[in-house]
Amino acid sequence: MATLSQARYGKDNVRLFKVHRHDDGTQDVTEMTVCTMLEGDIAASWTKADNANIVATDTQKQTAYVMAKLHPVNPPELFGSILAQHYIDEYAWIDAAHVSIVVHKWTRMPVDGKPHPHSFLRDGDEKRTVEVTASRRPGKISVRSGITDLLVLKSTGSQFWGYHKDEYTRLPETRDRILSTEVEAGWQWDDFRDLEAVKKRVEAFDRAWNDARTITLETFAKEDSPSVQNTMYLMAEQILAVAPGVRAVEYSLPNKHYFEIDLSWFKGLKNTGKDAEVYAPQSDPNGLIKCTVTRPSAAAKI
Ligand SMILES: O=c1[nH]c(=O)c2[nH]c(=O)[nH]c2[nH]1
Repeated sequence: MATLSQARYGKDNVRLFKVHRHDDGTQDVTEMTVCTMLEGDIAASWTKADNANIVATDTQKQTAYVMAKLHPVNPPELFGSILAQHYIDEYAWIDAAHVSIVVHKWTRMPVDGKPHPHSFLRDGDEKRTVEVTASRRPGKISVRSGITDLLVLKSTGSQFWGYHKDEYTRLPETRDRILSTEVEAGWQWDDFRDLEAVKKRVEAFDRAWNDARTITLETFAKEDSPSVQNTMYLMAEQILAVAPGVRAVEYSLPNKHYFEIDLSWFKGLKNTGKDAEVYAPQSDPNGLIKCTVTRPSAAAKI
């Protein structure tokens, strides 16, 4: 005998784009990629070839379009909650609806020194992300917001020394190195009782995203970093301090190495230490440093 111990299904990579037309002729645009996944009394589709409780993945795609037409798509935390809660309200046998949203960047184009009313440019790969789960029992909405693919580099103001050394160690200590990473940050909100509770806090989502982004960039730039570990902890601590509805902050930061190149073989050229100017960027391998930082009360429960 076999047991189906877990099952969920849905539509991934649903791309949608919404134009917001204002009375003064200016337009805003939002482009997102959505994934919806459903759980509940759906096992018979797997075990008995009975699809009666299957809300087709095509239906889920159509639903994302319809919800985007009927409701605001911003902030994405609200849209994700509306979409997830729809499945709980509409289908009695669905117990959990998971919605992931990736918002792609369209920045208003400056033309003739002014923001253009309806032209946009992609100025970077950075994305805003949201993961929402609406659950039936207990009824709640869980929201995690985040930033991904935010590529940053500083050419000084980073050190790494004092680490454990043994017979396997080759890395020299440094008081001045290049530091580069692609920021992946996430912050988990306290659970919301229902959609109304999400709507009541709607301003908090954009504020937290702006604060998290600013804190990430400013801490990265300003701190004379002793390690990626310490820098990410300082970032997370500050986000918790400014976003009261957030219970945990996570960072996942690759350490994208830029190696010094010894050029002394060529006419004694000095290109290491304080003379380093030409570096070799490394595509792999990279360090990968992660952490989750919680408030004292939440940490105590773990
Ligand atoms: O900030 C760093 N943390 C490490 O753990 C580490 N390890 C390493 O080789 N370089 C670095 N840099």
